[in-house]
Amino acid sequence: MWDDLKTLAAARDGRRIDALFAEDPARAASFSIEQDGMLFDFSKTQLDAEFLAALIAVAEGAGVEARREAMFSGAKINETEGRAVLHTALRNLAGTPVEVDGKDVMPEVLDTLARMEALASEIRGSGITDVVNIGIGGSDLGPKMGTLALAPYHDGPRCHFVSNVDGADIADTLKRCPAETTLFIIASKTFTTIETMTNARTAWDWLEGQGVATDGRFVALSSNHEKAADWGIPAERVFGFEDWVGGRYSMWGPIGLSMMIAIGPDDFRAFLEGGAAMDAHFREAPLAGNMPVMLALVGMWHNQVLGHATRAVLPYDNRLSRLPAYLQQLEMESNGKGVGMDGADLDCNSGPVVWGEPGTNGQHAFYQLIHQGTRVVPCEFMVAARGHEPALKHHHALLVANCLAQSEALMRGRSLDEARSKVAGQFEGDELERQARHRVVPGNRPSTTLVYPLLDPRTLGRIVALYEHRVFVEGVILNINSYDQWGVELGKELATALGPMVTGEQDPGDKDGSTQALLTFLHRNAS
Ligand SMILES: O=P(O)(O)OC[C@H]1O[C@](O)(CO)[C@@H](O)[C@@H]1O
Repeated sequence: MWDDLKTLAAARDGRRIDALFAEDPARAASFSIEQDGMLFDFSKTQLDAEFLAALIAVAEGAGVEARREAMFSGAKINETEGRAVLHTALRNLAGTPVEVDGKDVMPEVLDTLARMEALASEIRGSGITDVVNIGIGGSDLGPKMGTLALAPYHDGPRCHFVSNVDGADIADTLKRCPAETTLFIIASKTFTTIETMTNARTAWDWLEGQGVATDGRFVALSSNHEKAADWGIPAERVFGFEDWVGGRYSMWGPIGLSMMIAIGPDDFRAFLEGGAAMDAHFREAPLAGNMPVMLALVGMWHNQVLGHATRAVLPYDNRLSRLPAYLQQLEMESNGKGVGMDGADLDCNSGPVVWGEPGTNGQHAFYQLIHQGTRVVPCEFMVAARGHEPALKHHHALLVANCLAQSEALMRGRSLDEARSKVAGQFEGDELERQARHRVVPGNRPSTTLVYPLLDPRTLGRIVALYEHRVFVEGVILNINSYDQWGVELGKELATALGPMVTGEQDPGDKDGSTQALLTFLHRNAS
């Protein structure tokens, strides 16, 4: 399927993006999607009408539409784990029935939401000053990213996020928390994750050590009610969710509690409404005008067709500074798979490496490579039409100007002639030529730009759901299971086995030479 597109692309090799604009002055309109005040512009890519048609045919051929319906209607599309994939139900505020194994899941979803809202309101109205969410991966990245993104709406207690098993994380956090007025949220779908359970125990011991009663100071967010009860959390303080909510898709439900406490139940509902609005668009819009579908197809064009191994997510929105990290899990844990649903090796690249930093900071760090390095890095810019600081409009204008300048620079570059005229007054002869060559920027580097009105709760919901559905579409086309993560298991097993070797309780005799040497060195330098 990719071979035809690769052949087509090879035949057009060398054709420049700026030439496409010269050929078709209305290109910006044809290669973009505007939906409910949000614009996804993919005109600064090498895509033309023929490529686009071929990509849409790929999506049709892969059965994206049928699979999409299967997901929304509760079919068990997570085939390796035999589970439905229904994070969309968590934001189905209308409560339209969604059945799993013949049972409507919505009454329980809405009941849990109401319980969360009651607790959030109680905590916001109590003397609790600090909330510490202890979780990792999907039980950390979503609420952490969202709480920062929605800082202008944050009117509840301070929120902290502890994830790393490195004791530095919890130690540094606890220093900032008054023991008498701090609440801990243990967020773990399985309630077995070693990092989270170790940090939770340390928090419990700390509270006791400070002479503060632990009663009412711990809340659990988990699918594993039994383990939460064993841990000593009373049932009314446990907020459950079903196995059809994947960890990295879970910020819409109980895992979002810290964010709800921060911004309040009403704004959290607005976030859910935003997600639901994107669901409706994704479910109903034809493929060619469907934002998540086109975001996916543009990404696959760059990765699976043109072979660009990474993509940079570059939000020109400082409050989205954790979005790249959030998307790393969402995209790489979902689509970083080497075998298809049928167990056969993929015959193309799996999902790309996703990375990024907010602009303009990144410009002063790694953009040099993006502009002049030998590898092409497709860039995904994001920017709000307006900011939350009316008194600082000049900052926002500079931010937007920088965002647009970068995509323009990537596309047009600077030719040798232009570079020569830049330095003509300073150098002559061979030195002029040498200096000019250093200033050439090849250009013809693809980027997309997502423009949204304002980073408010509803818009954040739309953005997160947009990326979730992009991952879904890419997964369907690759025919992989985007909803398991077996690749992370081996490292966990080996870490468990290595624990007693690190403490010196067990001899590392059967380990490879490198691991043995590292252990020896660590032991020698540990005291
Ligand atoms: O919520 P849990 O069960 O603690 O898991 C945390 C994270 O660990 C993973 O399973 C990967 O190890 C993620 O998928 C998940 O988000």
